Amino acid sequence: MMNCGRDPAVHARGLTVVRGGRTVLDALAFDVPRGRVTGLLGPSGCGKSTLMRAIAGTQAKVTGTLDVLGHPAGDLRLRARIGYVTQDPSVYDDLTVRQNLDYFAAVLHPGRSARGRRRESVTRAIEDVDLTRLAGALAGNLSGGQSSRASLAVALLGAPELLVLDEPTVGLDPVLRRDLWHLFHTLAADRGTTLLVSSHVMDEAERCHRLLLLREGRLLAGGTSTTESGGDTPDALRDRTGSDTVEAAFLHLVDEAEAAATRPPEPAHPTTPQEPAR
Ligand SMILES: Nc1ncnc2c1ncn2[C@@H]1O[C@H](COP(=O)(O)OP(=O)(O)OP(=O)(O)O)[C@@H](O)[C@H]1O
Repeated sequence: MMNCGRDPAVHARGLTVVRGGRTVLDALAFDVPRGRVTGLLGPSGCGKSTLMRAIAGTQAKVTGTLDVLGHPAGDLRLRARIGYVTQDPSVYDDLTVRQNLDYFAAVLHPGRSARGRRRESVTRAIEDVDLTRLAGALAGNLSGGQSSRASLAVALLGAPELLVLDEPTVGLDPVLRRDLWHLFHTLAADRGTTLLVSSHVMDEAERCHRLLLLREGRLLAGGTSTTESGGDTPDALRDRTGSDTVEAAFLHLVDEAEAAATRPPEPAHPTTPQEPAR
């Protein structure tokens, strides 16, 4: 199976993105392991969406190394292999849920001979996101959460190897949130799908196999400097920082980073007269 390769799904080194003259992602180095759920956590504005766009291949001014499923990000061969769901619903309001999926399935698998395959993948995707009851409803009449699940169904149509989901649980009630996390784990365990899921809600971190903690365009945890294997586990992060929760670990790492930033740099060569002679 293609998913079982030992190479990480995403391999980033020195990944930098400049937007409007500002360095929004600053020399990130990390790996995303295959077949696992990796959480990209960090406060609003820290660069999560920019990083996801870079991985999906839709972000301009990306420098450094960024390989996705063995190809440079943005490579045309990756199109059908990645499912990317942005924060904005990507379905047509004037079509029903099923009509939306039929339409996208036709783009993905065109031709009469693929009819059976299309029908099967549409039905499965609608079931996956638990919208079977609403399959005949106009997308424009769905709630925010239902509409984002319809967008997720579109992304699932092609059975992508990598799913990049930008804040998929925003605005969902606790039951739907739990169901969606259950779906993420099923996709990883049963279909070998790699998931990269962003969230600014720290308690969602506990549901991830691996974590990347981002703050102001830099990785506080999960980068290759802190772990060899691609992302910290929630347990490793709590242990390393002596914290009870990932949220406390995040705050600990923020304080540590700020203390390091305000500490005066050690002079490389003693040049001032006050320096003791060696
Ligand atoms: N054109 C631009 N010029 C300068 N800065 C920009 C530009 N576009 C985005 N930014 C900044 O880049 C940073 C990262 O934005 P991004 O949308 O990736 O953050 P995010 O973590 O996804 O936040 P949110 O969860 O609120 O969407 C933000 O601080 C934003 O203000």
